[in-house]
Amino acid sequence: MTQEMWGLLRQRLLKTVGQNNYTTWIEPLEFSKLQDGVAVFHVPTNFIGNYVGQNFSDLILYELNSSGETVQRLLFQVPANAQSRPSRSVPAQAKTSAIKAVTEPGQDEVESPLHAAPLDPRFTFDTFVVGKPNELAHAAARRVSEGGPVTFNPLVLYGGVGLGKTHLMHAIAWELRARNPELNVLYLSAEQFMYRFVQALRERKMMDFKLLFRSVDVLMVDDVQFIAGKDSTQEEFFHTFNALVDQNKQIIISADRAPGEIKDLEERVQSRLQCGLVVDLHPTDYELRLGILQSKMQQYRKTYPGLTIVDGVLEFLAHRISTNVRVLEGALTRLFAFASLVGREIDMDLTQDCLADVLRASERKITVEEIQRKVSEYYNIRLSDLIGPKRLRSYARPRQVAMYLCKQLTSRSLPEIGRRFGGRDHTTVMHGVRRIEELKVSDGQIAEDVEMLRRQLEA
Ligand SMILES: Nc1ncnc2c1ncn2[C@@H]1O[C@H](COP(=O)(O)OP(=O)(O)OP(=O)(O)O)[C@@H](O)[C@H]1O
Repeated sequence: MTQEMWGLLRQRLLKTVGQNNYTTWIEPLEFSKLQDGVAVFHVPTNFIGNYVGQNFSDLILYELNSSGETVQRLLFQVPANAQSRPSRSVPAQAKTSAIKAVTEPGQDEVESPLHAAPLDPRFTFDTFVVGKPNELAHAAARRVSEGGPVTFNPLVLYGGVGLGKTHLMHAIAWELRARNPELNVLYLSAEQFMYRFVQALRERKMMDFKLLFRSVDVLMVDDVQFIAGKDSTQEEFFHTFNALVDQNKQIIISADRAPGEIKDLEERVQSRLQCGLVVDLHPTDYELRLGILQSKMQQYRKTYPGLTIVDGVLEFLAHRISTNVRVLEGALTRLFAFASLVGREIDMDLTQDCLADVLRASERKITVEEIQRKVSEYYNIRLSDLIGPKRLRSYARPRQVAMYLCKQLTSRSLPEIGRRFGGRDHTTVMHGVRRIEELKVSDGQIAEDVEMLRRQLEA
């Protein structure tokens, strides 16, 4: 195959994968040679090689073969003069189901089934910020990453979008590999698991598939909720799971909710997942968000050494941006890029300008009902008593706290708040709000209650 042909093929790939994917993943591929059915590409980093191998290899193979070439396999190599990253590159598979991995640039291929996984070099324990909401998950991940005898199997990490599940799983894999390079650690998403399973069925390679998955030392499956409702994939997952547990091999799973709450996930799979240690990553709180921002800022300082950031900006972002760390990171990335473009320090004005859309989107929409519910739970009284007419002190004070929080945290007017509290007059609300303002200064307990509730509501 000539360079010109690769140029034409790339254009076809552009149409299929879209401009963004093309620019990020396909454009950096440099065709090197085609030899004995293996198409070799140079890639700038192993990470790109891994990713392309994992996600686009079938497509590239398909295009190559339909253009008249006979290509069985793709190989991604970082040229010897390029910088190497800690990850390994995964050449794509074609007709064979054994995965072959290339370890270092320029080295010979080694047969190492499933030894390679597309791990993000940024997702290590060093870069993971620990706070109250994720400390248990982190501790469990650390323990598993030490290797040694399997103490809990499986480890299930679950939590909402962008809270660090994938980050922790990759960190475990990096650590395990660093401690024991011989260990067969396989990380893959549940989607990839299904994809490989379907491919094996199609190509009548189920035996290979089973052998391959049962030969790993550590299996990590990300976003397991994906297989819910996919009956045969669940079944195969179940058997793989059992076979590995029987051999005392560690399994680590992530999901977006607790196993018992994944709809359409077979009960036997749910119960298997609950057999080990199930830990959740709670939504981030203010302190964790600030910690993450400070840690990211240290990293950005290296990329943008000239930039300064005014005191209070990180605090503002930690306060205003939602619990999703991905959004938080994106905001900071954009802020630094923007500030370096315009050559200004990062102050409040620049932040508000640059992140107007993000700030608007993540504006907290706390409702009066939410506040009432939280306050009644906090003081352990019934919601009907909080809202109702009783004037007992043990109801009246929590009611005033709730009114105060409604005034502070929602955009509701005093008459509206009054209406939601059993049709009270706006002057009653005003009185309640003022009373709490006074008590916050004179009564430490009330100040603490209000602060706790505010944090819980804003978390
Ligand atoms: N505690 C943390 N410290 C540092 N970075 C974090 C932390 N939590 C999350 N992140 C970062 O936030 C981003 C999203 O995290 P990750 O992809 O692990 O989320 P996830 O829980 O797997 O989300 P999803 O459900 O969307 O797959 C990543 O860039 C990750 O590095």
